[in-house]
Amino acid sequence: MPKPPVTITLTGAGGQIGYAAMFRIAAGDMLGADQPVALRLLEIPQGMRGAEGAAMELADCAFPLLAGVEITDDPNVGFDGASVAMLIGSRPRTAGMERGDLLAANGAIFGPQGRAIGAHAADDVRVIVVGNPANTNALIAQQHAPDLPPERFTALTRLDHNRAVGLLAAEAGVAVADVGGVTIWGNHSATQYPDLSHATVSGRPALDAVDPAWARGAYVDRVAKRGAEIIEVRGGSSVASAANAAIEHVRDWALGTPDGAWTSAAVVSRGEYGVPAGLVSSFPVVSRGGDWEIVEGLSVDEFSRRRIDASVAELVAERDAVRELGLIE
Ligand SMILES: NC(=O)c1ccc[n+]([C@@H]2O[C@H](COP(=O)([O-])OP(=O)(O)OC[C@H]3O[C@@H](n4cnc5c(N)ncnc54)[C@H](O)[C@@H]3O)[C@@H](O)[C@H]2O)c1
Ligand SMILES: O=C(O)C[C@H](O)C(=O)O
Repeated sequence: MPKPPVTITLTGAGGQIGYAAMFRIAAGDMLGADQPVALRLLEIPQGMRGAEGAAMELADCAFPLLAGVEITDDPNVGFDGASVAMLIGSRPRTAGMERGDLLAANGAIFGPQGRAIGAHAADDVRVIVVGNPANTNALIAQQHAPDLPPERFTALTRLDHNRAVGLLAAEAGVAVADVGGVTIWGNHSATQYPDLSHATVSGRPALDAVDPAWARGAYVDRVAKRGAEIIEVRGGSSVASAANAAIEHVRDWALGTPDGAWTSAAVVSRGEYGVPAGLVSSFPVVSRGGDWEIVEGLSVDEFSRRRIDASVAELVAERDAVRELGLIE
């Protein structure tokens, strides 16, 4: 008997990351080769044609797992019965825009979307925010869905995690499969802290395999600013790698992380590692039984503490700014 389809809502489905993600989702890369999916493409009126064109191409792929595609510009329709909500569409920063303006513009998107998720999505919906500023957008959405458990809301730092793994493997001259124990802490921004304190390369401590000064200097900067580096070289922000990371985040959340391995995700803090409760911050996580669990008990030395605190301070400032704007309580 085939499984019933799972409803997956993608916002910003007429944009680039939505386009890069939806074909892989429909092909079974996210929820598995035996799991039919029904896609809901949520856009704003200006993005509807892009979403319609993408839906035509989905039909032309004749994916056996694709149980249906609906396109809408109404969040109440878009999130109805959704088990996975991938919030990709957001208001990008434009020239001359202040940080407060950006947060306000995104509050106007993620507040109503959070409310619609709370009212219409499945009780066990998994929400992943990709649209920047991702952590604080996730916080805004979560605060507008008070009847859902906070842990249903997350933000994407898997892209940073994958970048950190890839760059470490390249430096150490090993395959990515030989790297483990990397953590991204904090915000998806230039303050994030890619931490190699507990990382391993072919089973040895990473800090024995690469120059520790590089690991805590140029490496941290390179990972944290990789998004800007991509924009400079490509002439546009990361698309396929962001879509891939979002797919891996949902896949691991729903199906579990491999035994003995952790990854990174921005989840709602309950005060772990001194991160104020309620912030959506990146942590080392495993997924067990369909839920993210923060890996606890890792030692944090003085250098790591300072870096984590700096990124968390930025999250606190963003939270306080959206509070002042009346976007959250
Ligand atoms: N967290 C990460 O790792 C990461 C990585 C890369 C990009 N991003 C962010 O992802 C976002 C999307 O990037 P992109 O390249 O796909 O951008 P894009 O401009 O190509 O597409 C964005 C789409 O969102 C739509 N949109 C805007 N407001 C919406 C709303 N209220 N509801 C539904 N749709 C809406 C737009 O019409 C557009 O089609 C950006 O904010 C980008 O900064 C995050
Ligand atoms: O869109 C951006 O500003 C960059 C993006 O968040 C990235 O990390 O690639």
